[in-house]
Amino acid sequence: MANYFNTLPLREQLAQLAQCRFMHTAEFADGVEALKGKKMVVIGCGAQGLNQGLNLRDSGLDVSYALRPEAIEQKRQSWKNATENGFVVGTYEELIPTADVVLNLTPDKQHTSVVNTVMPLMKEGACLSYSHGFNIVEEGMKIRDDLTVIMVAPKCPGSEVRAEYVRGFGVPTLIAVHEDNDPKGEGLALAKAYAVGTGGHKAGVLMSSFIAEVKSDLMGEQTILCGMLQTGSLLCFDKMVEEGIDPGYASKLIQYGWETVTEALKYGGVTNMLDRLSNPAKIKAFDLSEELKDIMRPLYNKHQDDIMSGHFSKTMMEDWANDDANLLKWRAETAETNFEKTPAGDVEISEQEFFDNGILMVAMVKAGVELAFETMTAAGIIAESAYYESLHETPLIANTIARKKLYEMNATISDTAEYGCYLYNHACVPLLADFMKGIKSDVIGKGLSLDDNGVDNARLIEVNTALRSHPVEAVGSVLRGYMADMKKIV
Ligand SMILES: NC(=O)C1=CN([C@@H]2O[C@H](COP(=O)(O)OP(=O)(O)OC[C@H]3O[C@@H](n4cnc5c(N)ncnc54)[C@H](OP(=O)(O)O)[C@@H]3O)[C@@H](O)[C@H]2O)C=CC1
Ligand SMILES: CC(=O)[C@](C)(O)C(=O)O
Ligand SMILES: [Mg+2]
Ligand SMILES: [Mg+2]
Repeated sequence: MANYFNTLPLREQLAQLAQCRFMHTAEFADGVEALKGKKMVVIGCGAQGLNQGLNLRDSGLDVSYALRPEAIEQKRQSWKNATENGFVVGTYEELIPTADVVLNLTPDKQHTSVVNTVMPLMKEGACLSYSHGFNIVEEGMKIRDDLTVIMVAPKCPGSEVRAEYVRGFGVPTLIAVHEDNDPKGEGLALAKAYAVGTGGHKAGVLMSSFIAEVKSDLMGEQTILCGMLQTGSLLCFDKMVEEGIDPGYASKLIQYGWETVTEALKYGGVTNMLDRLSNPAKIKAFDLSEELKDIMRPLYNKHQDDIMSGHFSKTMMEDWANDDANLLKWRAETAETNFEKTPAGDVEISEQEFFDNGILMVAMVKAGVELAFETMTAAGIIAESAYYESLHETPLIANTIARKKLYEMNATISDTAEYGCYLYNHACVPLLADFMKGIKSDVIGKGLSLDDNGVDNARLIEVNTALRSHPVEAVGSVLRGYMADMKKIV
């Protein structure tokens, strides 16, 4: 198997990367009809498998789980997830031959072996679906000609796929049909119905390609979504302790701070997040973020370059072949960091205080969102996709840190995202070492100690204009507008 993307001529690569169309609500008028009465068999019952399955069942679809024999015999967590929720569980041999749609929701590392095992058991003309295109795009998996291959990729962790659905909403979702495998021309209808079943159509669906999904998903998760939040957590915590701030306070400010400041992003983008600061603090955060962007830009470019060239997937696959030695080592190292080991103190921090005392965190989020967006769009990813993979998803990942710090974030995201997060973190911490030397508790931990909030008019206008005219804000306000409209009709 070869890297599929790398086998395509440049023109085709560019065309695939640029595939992205925001779908109109009217395109989902048929609801889940295309899947009604069909048998959907999910393989794996983890972060995505369980939560997507619960949503699909609540949408009136027929869902059961095929697990590997060890998982059933040993009554593993996946078996518990499925049985405790009242789903039928069976072996591949029992369930796959009956399936009209097989949802492969196992970790990316397992896809080649899982797909090779289940493919011979699948009935003629059935559909195989993925929630991430790694296996097809980076590994070049070839699927039997009679099978339809689709992707329905929620742009968020599995826990949020369920939480949003229960709230009566959904999460933005990217759908795609693998052009090499659409023998009956029904891929799009199936993917649309599946997206409706998970609630995705209530938040926004992008019709994209396997390639655009992979190259943007990997970039978002490695940089702003997970990598930047991990690096920011570790650096901000150590700095506060060094500055004499109570470790319990520092731990709490970070654990809940990302969630609080990025909540402001969700409502009104980077502009609103910075508007939550006083004018002098806003100018400070802006300046810090400009400095951070200059320092980190080469790192964002490197991540995108390595993702595009296949270097990233090649090195991660080497680690897969080496029993995940690096992934497991880096995971254990994360557990030993000071931030992770220091429990949040029993102190009250008001919502506004997270902003006032977390100026550097705000600056890091702004720098990461803008850089990720700029880098993705420069690489040919369409703005809507880049928005979902940078600004939109950051609060959803921040929620996981609020639950149980970096442990929870890394457990909830895919192993692929976790691996990329550590790669970024290892490069970013030393890259920011000099910058961090100049940081004091006025921007992280204590807040600016000013006698008055006066600022220079011209400078304030300059900063506000720069904030509001960034391209992520333009596409963001349009997409958030759609989401608000959709929320009103549900
Ligand atoms: N995590 C996330 O939030 C997101 C994930 N995705 C994508 O969704 C897919 C699933 O990822 P995720 O939900 O994180 O996966 P998980 O790591 O949560 O695991 C999924 C399940 O796969 C089972 N499994 C593991 N190895 C095998 C194997 N060899 N054969 C059969 N079953 C196996 C596990 O059960 P057991 O070991 O008991 O058999 C587990 O229940 C990936 O393609 C990922 O990229 C997309 C968006 C977000
Ligand atoms: C949560 C999500 O969308 C990720 C980060 O892409 C993943 O877990 O792979
Ligand atoms: Mg993702
Ligand atoms: Mg991912």
